[in-house]
Amino acid sequence: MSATRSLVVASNNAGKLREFRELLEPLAWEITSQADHGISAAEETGLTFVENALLKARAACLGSGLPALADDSGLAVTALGGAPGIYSARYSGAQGDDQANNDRLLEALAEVPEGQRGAQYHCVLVYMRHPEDPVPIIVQGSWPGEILSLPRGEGGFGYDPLFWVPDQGLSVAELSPDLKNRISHRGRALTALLEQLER
Ligand SMILES: O=P(O)(O)OP(=O)(O)OP(=O)(O)OC[C@H]1O[C@@H](n2cnc3c(O)ncnc32)[C@H](O)[C@@H]1O
Ligand SMILES: [Mg+2]
Repeated sequence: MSATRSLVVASNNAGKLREFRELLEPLAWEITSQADHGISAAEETGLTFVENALLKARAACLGSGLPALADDSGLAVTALGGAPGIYSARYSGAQGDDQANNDRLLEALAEVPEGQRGAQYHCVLVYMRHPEDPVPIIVQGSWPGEILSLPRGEGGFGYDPLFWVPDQGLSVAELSPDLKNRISHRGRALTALLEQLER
């Protein structure tokens, strides 16, 4: 990819925005956030990551006149029947309070022993060229791990201090940003998206 391409990222999450910048700016994408265009958060009324990502992308396309990239993502814990899932950002009741969400997760799993604390991060990305784009690109990435009993590490955001990556022997909050970007649910989904865009 040589020419610069402009993209609005349809997110208000500083952690996601940082990761998209790290991943896309080296590939000559010019990134703005929806806040840069004065676009407020879309209501996430869908029942799937896919529906919510489409809603976010369409609102950002409408408000910016640019192609939009939306990410709807979350944590699915097997022992909790897939919760918090699409409600990951508002699990504690308050919107986007990482500390409160992590506290609620530890409480919900207090009686669940090691070996039964499996979980997956999921990320759905939607790339929409314009608000009426009839064929937005939709991709997804998942990342398996386990939920710790105590937080570890300072990096990342959201549930990262509680998400243990067995292959690495570290929590996500202990991984370097580069490594997280290479192997995460978001990194995997973005690789799939870039492959489709290059076709
Ligand atoms: O909707 P936007 O504005 O993008 O921001 P958000 O934080 O509300 O994002 P989501 O609706 O997609 O909710 C996803 C939640 O899942 C969690 N999450 C997603 N990806 C994560 C990651 O890489 N590391 C840690 N937590 C993550 C985190 O708590 C997010 O708030
Ligand atoms: Mg959200």
